[in-house]
Amino acid sequence: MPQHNHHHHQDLSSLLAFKASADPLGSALPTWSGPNPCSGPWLGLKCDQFDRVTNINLDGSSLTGPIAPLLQLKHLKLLSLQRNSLSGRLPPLSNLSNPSLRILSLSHNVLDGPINVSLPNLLVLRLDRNRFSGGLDSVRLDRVLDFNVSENRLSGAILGRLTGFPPSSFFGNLALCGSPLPSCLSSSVNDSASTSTTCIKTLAKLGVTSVLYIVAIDAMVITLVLAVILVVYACVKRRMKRKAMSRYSMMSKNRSEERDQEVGGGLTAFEGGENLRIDCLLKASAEVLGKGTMGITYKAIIDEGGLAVAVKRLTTSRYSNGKAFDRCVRLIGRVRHEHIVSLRACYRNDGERLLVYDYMPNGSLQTLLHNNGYAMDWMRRKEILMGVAEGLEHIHANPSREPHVHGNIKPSNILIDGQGNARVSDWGLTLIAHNGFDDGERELARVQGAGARERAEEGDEGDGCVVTEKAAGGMGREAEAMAMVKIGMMCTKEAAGERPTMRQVVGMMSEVLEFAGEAA
Ligand SMILES: Nc1ncnc2c1ncn2[C@@H]1O[C@H](COP(=O)(O)OP(=O)(O)OP(=O)(O)O)[C@@H](O)[C@H]1O
Repeated sequence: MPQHNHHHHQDLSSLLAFKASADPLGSALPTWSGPNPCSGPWLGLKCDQFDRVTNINLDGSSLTGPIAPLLQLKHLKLLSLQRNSLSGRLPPLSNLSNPSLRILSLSHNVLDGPINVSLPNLLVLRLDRNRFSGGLDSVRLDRVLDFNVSENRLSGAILGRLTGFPPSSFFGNLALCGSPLPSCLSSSVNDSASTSTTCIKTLAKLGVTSVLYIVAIDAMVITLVLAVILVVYACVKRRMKRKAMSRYSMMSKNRSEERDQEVGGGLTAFEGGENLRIDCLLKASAEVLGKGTMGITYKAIIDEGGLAVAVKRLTTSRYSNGKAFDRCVRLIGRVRHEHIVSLRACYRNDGERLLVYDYMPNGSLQTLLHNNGYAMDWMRRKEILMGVAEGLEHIHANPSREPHVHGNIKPSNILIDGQGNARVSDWGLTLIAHNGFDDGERELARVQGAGARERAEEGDEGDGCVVTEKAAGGMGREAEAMAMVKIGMMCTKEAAGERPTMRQVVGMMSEVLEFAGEAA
């Protein structure tokens, strides 16, 4: 029988508790009012014949705060809250707490803490693009058909049923290993393999104090590390001549020898890079990805489990010194966006600067276009363009900080991540690429100051639109391609004032590409 006692609807208090934190301004869930959530026009809810809430679907609704109140709804079968800004922890979920839950979709939020989900009947678990940490050993899902935890900060082994999912379900984590990703332990137990595995396992459990302690110890090994880097550099240079892609080992001395060295400098970690250790990094096997204007970029595999990072070793003469460098790097390290490659750490020592980025496994737009003989389909071109535009827009006009410019946008700086999304790389390096403290400081002040908007117009739109024109030049529906070319033309106007801002470009492209809903 439906429940008619409006004052005591059993699900009301949980829903209102969620609303209070998720929509503090009352603008996202205006229809969530009244005594009975199952009889009014409550947005995104569905109830069963007994007047209990069974489905909640509030994707992309600008919600904030914790989700815990909704998980108190005992009859809930489907909970989908993708693309919001929900934060805090996911409470432990079990058959006792959530017996009916079949679909849980929380992708694209800022949820953190461990994942503790033991629901034998759950069919869909999507937790990708959050900040979950820890391992997957408290995940027990006997019937799950769709599973994704990519782009979190998870570490440790992938076990049981989960090994049957594709690598894309796990990409972009700190240190997950085991099938379908590379194995956690090398089969031959040699010294370097066991050291590097221990390395990453310990890392996952380290707290801030331990990290500081390690950084202090690391400070002692840097002289040797420098020597190793120089040897490696010379070696890489030689090999590069013979072969474009060369492999080498950065491991050449044992740890007790390293501890004897007296040195200064260290590693600055940014969000998501807290567990990186410079000694692990320098022992990692590495591969040259290419040489750019600022230095050489390597792919480094940090442990046998296969955590890959891209390490950019800056050429000494190309970066500014002292505080300007630190400020610029900190600025770059703070930016997190789904279409920008994240800088996870910076290693800084007298003659040495290493920037550690997420490794993008699918190459750059340049290689993509080149390998396919420029015959990429129109749909794919559109997705990439839209991603780049959103990434640049975030650099130019993030409301939470000062506007900046990218300064060097081109196809080799547009990388493709594990999910196939476009990500802008190398942003901010033009800030660093100035000779001397004053130049760097001045440049920083210039782009942060009142003239920043103008700079943005002088800078990336011109370049960004070159990419637009190039990408639009392929196959595809003529009308769309024409409209894209027109946007490209607007961006090439000589007078800065006549060119659209990146925000306007994103707006126009959304319309043309029928992406308006997603881009909003
Ligand atoms: N995070 C990354 N993941 C994967 N590949 C990367 C990453 N960063 C750079 N690369 C690749 O490494 C190569 C060298 O990159 P690098 O940024 O050093 O030079 P560039 O982009 O070619 O030139 P520039 O220095 O003018 O930007 C390029 O092919 C680039 O696509």
